[in-house]
Amino acid sequence: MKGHVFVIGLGLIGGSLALCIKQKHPDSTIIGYDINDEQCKLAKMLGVIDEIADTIEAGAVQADLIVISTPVKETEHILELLNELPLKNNVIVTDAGSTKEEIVKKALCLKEKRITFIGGHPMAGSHKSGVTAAKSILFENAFYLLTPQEHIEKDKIDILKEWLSGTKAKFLILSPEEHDYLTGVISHFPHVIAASLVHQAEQTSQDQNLVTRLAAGGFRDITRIASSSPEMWRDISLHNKKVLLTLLERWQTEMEKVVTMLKEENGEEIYNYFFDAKQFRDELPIREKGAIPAFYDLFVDVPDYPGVISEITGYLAEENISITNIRILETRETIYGVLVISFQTEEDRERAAQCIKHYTDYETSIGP
Ligand SMILES: NC(=O)C1=CN([C@@H]2O[C@H](COP(=O)(O)OP(=O)(O)OC[C@H]3O[C@@H](n4cnc5c(N)ncnc54)[C@H](O)[C@@H]3O)[C@@H](O)[C@H]2O)C=CC1
Ligand SMILES: O=C(O)C(=O)Cc1ccc(O)cc1
Repeated sequence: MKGHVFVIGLGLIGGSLALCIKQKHPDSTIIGYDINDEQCKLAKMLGVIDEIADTIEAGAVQADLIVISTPVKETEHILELLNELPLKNNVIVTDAGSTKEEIVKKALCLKEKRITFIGGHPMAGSHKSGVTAAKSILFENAFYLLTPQEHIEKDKIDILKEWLSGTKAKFLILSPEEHDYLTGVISHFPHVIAASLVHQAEQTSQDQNLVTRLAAGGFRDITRIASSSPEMWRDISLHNKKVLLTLLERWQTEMEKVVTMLKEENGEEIYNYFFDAKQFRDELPIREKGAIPAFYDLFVDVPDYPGVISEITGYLAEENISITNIRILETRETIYGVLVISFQTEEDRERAAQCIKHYTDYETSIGP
C-alpha cells in the first residue's frame, strides 16, 4: 500500500509497528514523532522511520494512517489534540495501548468529525522500552486485538488489517469491555502480583542479604515483567482500575482460603490447590504466543564440566543460530546440570534442538 503513515510514540511498540509496516509496504512513507527528541533521532538513524515530524500537527495532517503508541494516559491527550486538527477525510486512526475502554470512549470525539478510529492492542512486547528494542518479528503469531465500535465500516477494518499485515499477528475483534477484562486477568493483574513479589523479597533483603543471591534464578524469571516501564504500568493500572480492583478482591478471598488451609494443616486441600492449578496451566497452549510473551527456551541436560557452555554455543554459532540468553538452571547433585538457552523464535529453537542432536548425545526438551 502507498501513503503516509504517522507513528506517534517511537518506543518499543511504535518502533516495531513502523518496521512491520515499512517491510510489508515499502512504498509507504513512515513519519515519526516522539516527545523525546533522542527517540526521534535514534528512530531515524536506525531506519525505523523515514522522516521526523517536528510536531504532531505536522505529521497528522498529511497522514493516511495514524498509529498512537504512547502510554495510555498520553494517548487520551493526543486524541483530543487530533480532534482539533484538519485531518484527511479518509485517515484511519489507531492506537497500540494496553487498555481500550477509556481510549475508545475518548476517541468518540473523532466520530462526530467522521474520522475513523479503531482501537488496537498488539499482545506481544517485552519488559524493555525504547526504539532500540524495536524489532519487526515482535508480533509474529501473537494476537492483535481490535476493538472497533459499531459504526465503523468493515472495509476500514480491512484496510487497517492490510496496513498491519506485516506484523504476521492474528487479528481478533473484541468489545473494549471484554478486552479490558481479559487483559486484566492475564496481563495487568499478573504485573501487580509480580511487583508485589519483588517488594516482598526487597523487604526480606533488608535483614537477610542472602535473598538477592538466592533470587537470581527462578524468582528472577517469574518476576521479569516487574522490570517493565513504571510509567506505562501506572497508566494501565489507572485505566483498568475497575477490573484490577475486582480481581484484587477475588485474590484476597483466595489468599484467605490458603491461610485457612495452612492453619488447619489441611493437606488434602493444599494438594488440590496445587493440583488444580497445575492441571489448568499444563493445558494452556504452549505453541500459542499469549499476552505475556513466552520465552522460546530450550532445556539441555548437560554434564556439569567447565567449557560445556562454549561447546554448545560453538555448535549453534556454526549453524548461524542466534541466542538471546543462556544460563545453567541449577547445579544438581547428580553429574548433570540443565542449560537453558533462549531464542527469539520458535523456529530458531527447533533448529537449535536439531543442531544439538546432530553434534551431541545431550537430551533436549522445551519444558523443564
Ligand atoms: N511494552 C509492551 O510490551 C507493550 C506495550 N503496549 C502499549 O504500547 C504503548 C507504548 O508502549 P512501549 O512502546 O512499550 O513504551 P515505550 O516507553 O518504549 O515508548 C513510548 C514512547 O512514547 C513517547 N511518548 C510519551 N508521551 C508522548 C507524547 N505525549 N507524545 C509523543 N510521544 C510520547 C515516549 O517518549 C516513548 O518514546 C503503551 O500504551 C503500552 O501500554 C502494548 C503492547 C505491549
Ligand atoms: O513480557 C512482558 O513484559 C509483557 O507483559 C508484554 C506486554 C506488555 C503489555 C501488553 O499490553 C502486552 C504485553
